[in-house]
Amino acid sequence: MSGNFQLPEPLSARRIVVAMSGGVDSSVTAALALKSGAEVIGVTLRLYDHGEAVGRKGACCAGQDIRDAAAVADRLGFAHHVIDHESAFRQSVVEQFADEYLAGRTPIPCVRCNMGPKFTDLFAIARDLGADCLATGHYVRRVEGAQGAEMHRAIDPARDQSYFLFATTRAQLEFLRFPLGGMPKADVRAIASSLGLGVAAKPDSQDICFVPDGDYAGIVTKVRPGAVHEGAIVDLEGRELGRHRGIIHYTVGQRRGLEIGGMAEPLYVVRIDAAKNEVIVGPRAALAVSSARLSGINRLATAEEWGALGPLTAKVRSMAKPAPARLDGDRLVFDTPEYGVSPGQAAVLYADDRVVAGGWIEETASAFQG
Ligand SMILES: Nc1ncnc2c1ncn2[C@@H]1O[C@H](COP(=O)(O)OP(=O)(O)OP(=O)(O)O)[C@@H](O)[C@H]1O
Repeated sequence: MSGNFQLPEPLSARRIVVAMSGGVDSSVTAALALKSGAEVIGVTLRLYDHGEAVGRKGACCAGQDIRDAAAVADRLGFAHHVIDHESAFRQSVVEQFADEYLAGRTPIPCVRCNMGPKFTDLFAIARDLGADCLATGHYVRRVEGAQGAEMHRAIDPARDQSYFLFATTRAQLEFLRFPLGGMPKADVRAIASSLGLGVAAKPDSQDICFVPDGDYAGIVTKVRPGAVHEGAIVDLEGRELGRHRGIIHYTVGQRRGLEIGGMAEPLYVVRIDAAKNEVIVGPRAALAVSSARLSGINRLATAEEWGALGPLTAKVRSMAKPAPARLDGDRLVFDTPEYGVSPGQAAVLYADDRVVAGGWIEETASAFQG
């Protein structure tokens, strides 16, 4: 293999399975794995048949991406397998995504995908192939701590994907490698060009891979036809202020697109009541939340470490600023009221740069005294 670059961190393994999506990140991950001297086997999961199941052409994990991954394997000289996962992906990710919206929640399918097809299944495949580890192109760092592997934010804050990986178990983390977590994206592209990889300038994947044009409502209606109904937009006292086109078009904290004019102050979506098919709106102050109940809590710090972690911060949306908080049983308690906390999103707790726990937001306790 030509190309003059340094390994960001040692990858001491004899055989590495690399999860390849056909993009520049996982291609460079494979190149780094090869450079470390290991035998590399690339695996690509075909997640859906583009243009068919969810009505989008040219999205990731489909035709062109599979050809790109195969071309990289061919150029660098390692084996590459494509495994059909369409029905598993559709069931565990796409349908769940639609059902979450219909339940009035705001889902994050990327986490479900990481937990389901990507990790659980790729793990089984990697073990079957006799690999010592599974490497992916995620931007997150795996740090060897005193009590085992730890997950830390990527050094490039704009690229950090730790929020989406909170559900990775400690056992999975032991087997995973993320060689890009310590690198800026520019270096990743430079390595790809130095190796003459066709994907060097391939654009980054945007948004949710099966909804690249942003039309998530279109996916919901395709997956669950006839399930979306118009209904009432009501204020905090239950008075109807207008009509909505279906609760799936709304998310907690949303202000735009409510189409209710003539109000003295701007109104925001405060809650979505799926049972009543209602969108409840109120002033910004009504978005203030003092705590949230979490489900599916995954702790990445041991019980022994927990007491000595120091102050924690929680991120309640992928783009949110981490806010001081603590975990009390299954309740995430904010030091000061937090805004725009939506059921269905993840709450991820950090001690400095380390991910120490995370869970799904189920319900919130209002801090509003209106
Ligand atoms: N269909 C797939 N098959 C195998 N691995 C995948 C697949 N999709 C994603 N991955 C793995 O998960 C990582 C993160 O995926 P994500 O979609 O967040 O990143 P990306 O920016 O699209 O990465 P890339 O540039 O490698 O496409 C990828 O780098 C790859 O290792």
